[in-house]
Amino acid sequence: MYAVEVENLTKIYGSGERAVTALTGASFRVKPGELVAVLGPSGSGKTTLLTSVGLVTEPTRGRVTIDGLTVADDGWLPGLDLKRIRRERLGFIFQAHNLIPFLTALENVTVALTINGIGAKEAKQRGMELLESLGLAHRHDNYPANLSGGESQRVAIARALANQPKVILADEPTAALDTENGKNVMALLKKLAVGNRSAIMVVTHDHRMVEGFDRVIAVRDGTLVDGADGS
Ligand SMILES: Nc1ncnc2c1ncn2[C@@H]1O[C@H](COP(=O)(O)OP(=O)(O)OP(=O)(O)O)[C@@H](O)[C@H]1O
Repeated sequence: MYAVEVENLTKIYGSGERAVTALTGASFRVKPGELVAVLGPSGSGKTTLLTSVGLVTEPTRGRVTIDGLTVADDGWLPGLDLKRIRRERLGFIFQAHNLIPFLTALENVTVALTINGIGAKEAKQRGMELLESLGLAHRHDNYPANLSGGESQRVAIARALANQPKVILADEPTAALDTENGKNVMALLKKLAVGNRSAIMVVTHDHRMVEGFDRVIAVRDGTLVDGADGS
C-alpha cells in the first residue's frame, strides 16, 4: 500500500475573475520509507501540494488517499474527522519550527502525545526517548530561546514523530540552517524514513540538500513535470 496517493489533484483558489489555479491534474504516489523532495519555483504550487496532503487545503478536484484512507474525492469526503486524521496519521515540520516558547524542549514533544490521549508518565518517557535518538536528551529542560537553530529543528522533528505518523510533511526544514546543520537534519529525516517506514515529503528550494532524497518531484506552474511516480 502507498503512504500517499494523489490522483488528478486540481486546486483553484477563489472564484470568478479572482480565481487562481494553483495545481492542475497532479498525480503522484509515495511509498512507506521514501524520502521525496518537492522542488519548483516560487508560486509553482509546492505548498498547495503539501497542504492538500496535510488535510489543510481542500482540493477542488481529484482524490487524496493517506495510508489507504481516501480523504478527498472532488472535495473532502463527508463525515471525516480531519483534525483527528491529521493528528494520528500526519506529522508536520516547518521552516520556523514553531516551538511553543513557554514550554521546554521535552514539553514541546510531549504536548503532541498528550493531545492524543497518552498519559503524562508515558508521554514523558517517549518524549525523552525521542530526544535521546536525536541527540538532544541533555537539552530536554531548555526553553526554545536557549536552543540553537539546529537543536530547535531537531526538537520540531521529535515532535512531528511523537505519534509515529505514517506521513511526515516538511516545508523548507533546512532553510534556516547552515549547510552542516541542514545536512544533519536531512540525514536524520532519511534515517527516520527508513527506520520508521514513514513517507516523508519535503518542500525545498535548497539544492544543497537534493542528493539526500530518494526522488525529486518537480513542479512548474501547477503541473508535476517530473518524478511523480517512483514505482
Ligand atoms: N490562499 C490562497 N488564495 C489565493 N491564491 C493562493 C492562495 N495560496 C496560494 N495561492 C496562489 O496559488 C499559486 C501557488 O501557490 P503555492 O503557495 O502553492 O506555491 P509555492 O510553490 O509553494 O510558492 P513559494 O515557493 O513561493 O512558497 C500562487 O499563484 C499563489 O499566489
